[in-house]
Amino acid sequence: MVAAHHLSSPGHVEVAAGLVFHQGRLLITRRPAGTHLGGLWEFPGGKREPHETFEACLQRELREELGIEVEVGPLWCTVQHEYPEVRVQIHFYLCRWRAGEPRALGCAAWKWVDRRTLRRHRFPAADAQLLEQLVQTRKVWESAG
Ligand SMILES: Nc1nc2c([nH]c(=O)n2[C@H]2C[C@H](O)[C@@H](COP(=O)(O)OP(=O)(O)OP(=O)(O)O)O2)c(=O)[nH]1
Ligand SMILES: [Mg+2]
Repeated sequence: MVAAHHLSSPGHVEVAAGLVFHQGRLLITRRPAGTHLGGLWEFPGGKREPHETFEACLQRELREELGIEVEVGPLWCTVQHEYPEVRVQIHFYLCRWRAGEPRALGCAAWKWVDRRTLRRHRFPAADAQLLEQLVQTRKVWESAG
């Protein structure tokens, strides 16, 4: 009972986010002003709907936010973070861009970054360790994608 209540409580959200690589670059998006963490850069994605897998959630969110199609690959890491407003559990998946020029449909902006320029952007606190790992893991940037 406690666990079930926990998962369905309004203060807790489960999120899938994509590390979308293409030709050695990574796709980042900017959260719309006026939303939770508005104006910060992030890895595109969003809240999982009931009965949806994380992979399906991610494909849906990337269509909604950017109009792109991706191949969802392995889970890179799962992060838990407690913001004053909400407790998030985010599953970050390695993805490859497949089709569709990105469009800012559900985000304020988007851009492709490389290993050196990623860290020039401000991200939510939950992403801090992941950013460090990505910058240090040269190999992940070199895959053909
Ligand atoms: N997508 C994404 N969300 C992140 C990252 N880092 C981080 O703290 N978050 C937080 C921000 C939000 O509180 C939550 C994601 O939910 P969201 O607001 O994007 O959800 P959504 O796309 O379904 O948006 P909405 O339809 O509910 O407006 O996770 C990240 O790198 N990517
Ligand atoms: Mg989102």
